[in-house]
Amino acid sequence: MDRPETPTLDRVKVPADMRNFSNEQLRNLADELRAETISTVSTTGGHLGSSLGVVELTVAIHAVFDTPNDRLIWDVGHQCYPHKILTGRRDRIRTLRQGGGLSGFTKRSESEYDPFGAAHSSTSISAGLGMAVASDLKGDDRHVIAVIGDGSMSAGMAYEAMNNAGALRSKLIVILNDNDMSIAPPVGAMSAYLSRTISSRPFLSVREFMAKMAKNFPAPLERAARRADEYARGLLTGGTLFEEMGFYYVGPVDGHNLDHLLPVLRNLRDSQHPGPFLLHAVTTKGKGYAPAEAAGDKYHGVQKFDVATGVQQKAPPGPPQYTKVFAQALIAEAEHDDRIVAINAAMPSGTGLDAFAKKFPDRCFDVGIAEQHAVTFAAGMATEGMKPFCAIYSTFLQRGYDQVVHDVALQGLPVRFGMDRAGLVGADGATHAGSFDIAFLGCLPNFVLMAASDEAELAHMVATMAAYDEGPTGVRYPRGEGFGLVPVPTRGEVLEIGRGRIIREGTKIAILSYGTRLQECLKAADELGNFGLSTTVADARFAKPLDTQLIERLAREHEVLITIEEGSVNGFGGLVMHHLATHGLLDRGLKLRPMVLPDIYIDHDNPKKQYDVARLNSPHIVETALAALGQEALKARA
Ligand SMILES: Cc1ncc(C[n+]2csc(CCOP(=O)(O)OP(=O)(O)O)c2C)c(N)n1
Ligand SMILES: CC(=O)[C@@H](O)[C@H](O)COP(=O)(O)O
Ligand SMILES: [Mg+2]
Repeated sequence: MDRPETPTLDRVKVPADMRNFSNEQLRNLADELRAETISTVSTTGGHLGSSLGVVELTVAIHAVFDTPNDRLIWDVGHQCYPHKILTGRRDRIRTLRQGGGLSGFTKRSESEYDPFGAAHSSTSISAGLGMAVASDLKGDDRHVIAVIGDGSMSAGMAYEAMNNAGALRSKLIVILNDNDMSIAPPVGAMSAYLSRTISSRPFLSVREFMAKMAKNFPAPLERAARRADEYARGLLTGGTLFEEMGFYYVGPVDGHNLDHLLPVLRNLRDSQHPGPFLLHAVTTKGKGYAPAEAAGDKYHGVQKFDVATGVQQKAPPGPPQYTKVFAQALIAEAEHDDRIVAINAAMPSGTGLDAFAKKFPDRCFDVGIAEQHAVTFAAGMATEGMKPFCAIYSTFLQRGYDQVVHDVALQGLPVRFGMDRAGLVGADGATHAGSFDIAFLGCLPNFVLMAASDEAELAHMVATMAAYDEGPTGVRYPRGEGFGLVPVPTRGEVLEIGRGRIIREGTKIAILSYGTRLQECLKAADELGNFGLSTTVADARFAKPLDTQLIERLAREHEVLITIEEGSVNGFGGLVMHHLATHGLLDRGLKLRPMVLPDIYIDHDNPKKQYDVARLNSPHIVETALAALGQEALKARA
């Protein structure tokens, strides 16, 4: 293949610039785009594998369809880096996932080429259908294309959307990007079904023959022949499921072969068939970069790396990761209690349950990207006396909230929730922040809720959950490492339910912390001490049931009571405020100051900076205390 003097990619500022390219030029473009993606992510880190898997699809879709008028939605959105490079953001692509830089997912506010924000999976078909129906109602002429992965096709929401799309017959094109990978190898019957599909030349000629025959038959026979065509597709390709849901199934096609992709996409674009269509594209996660293709996780999420070797930068050894502590503590409990089982929703490594599965393969369940099912599956297990631990990131538990309320809490079933990534999470940004679990669980009767203030506390809280069978429990803990200040027991000690602890005694100001802001509180107490302001610091440990004895004592014995949490308003601080108010403890002038995440969505950055934006670091605690006392001047004089 002749290489052009001027890199083809340099000639593409926006997709319109490539729409008169020849197939060969498009192939050159794809090669250069892949190289650019690898080079970029080697300096930024991020979701490399899925981006590499859709390079040709990205080129082909933007070449054939009139984006941004035609809407292109990327499901999960983590594979959008080639898309961003081609849609006017190449100059900023190396700011990916950094403060003030590009998001690691599609984002409406970032570009007209991002018609829908993503990051939680399996939303693309619903959103795309909404856009298609709205366009029909407005008389707008446009195509809507939703690209959804095989992993994301394991979520119920995708079927809700296909069920509706099949009935509405809107001009929607769903491209199933089947790389036979989720974050881990995919699980479930759908994955098995997809892998049964075949791609073969003979199949396509049979189908073309049937389609030609159908055209020559009188109407009733034509319908019969068309049904025969659909079943021919279904029998040979496994597309029957999609056909039965009202989709015109096309495929499987090689998702890396532009000579296959381009004519198929042009046919779909120009087809008179009302739709909806499902194009089944078979791809390879990590395609075109040997270290990614060879890796077990296909370089799903990588640190910065050396392009020549693929070796990723490793963080210097530090305190244990909360995720690892959770998994080790759960394993220690499971070794003593065979009723303990563990459930995750397509996040075995992210939750640390891959380690649990190695020890107890029959007691660990990856249910796919199906948080709703995970929760009620756990509830079912609890009815039979098992001790299910559902390890689901705080943000992804939002997906299963009604199941938590209706199937677990209302029935008082002893399901245990390990909510990893609680609080702000850094590079993944607002879509992945675990900001709301205290608020959305704290209002539920029957729940015991805990927040670990450090890695040792997490081990104790896992032991406490294992021992507590009277109803649902949850523990929240942040992304990343602990503090390394206290030894972490392999097996935790059971805590007294509803009891907090005083870390240091003072007299004028009390700071009651829920979660890992505790270290910031201790720093703040030191600084307040420099101003002669004696400060108590307490670790609440429980948001439900509250340690009302401790809270009432702090309220009675101090002039200022600050509560602080890595969560939104109406969480722990709200529960404390409600208790104090309803028990008359605010009637005597207590200066109560709840410190929570601000009422905004905090963009991606490193977590320290995010907590500066949130004003939840030690200087902000000091400022809050001084302001409550009307002593702001003290800070100025310091
Ligand atoms: C509701 C939800 N649960 C879990 C995740 C975490 N997650 C991000 S990508 C991914 C796997 C997606 O697999 P697939 O759709 O096949 O895309 P691929 O990475 O293979 O391109 C998962 C589980 C998520 N983003 N959203
Ligand atoms: C795209 C997605 O949702 C996951 O890959 C997520 O980014 C994982 O987050 P952690 O890196 O915190 O495990
Ligand atoms: Mg996949």
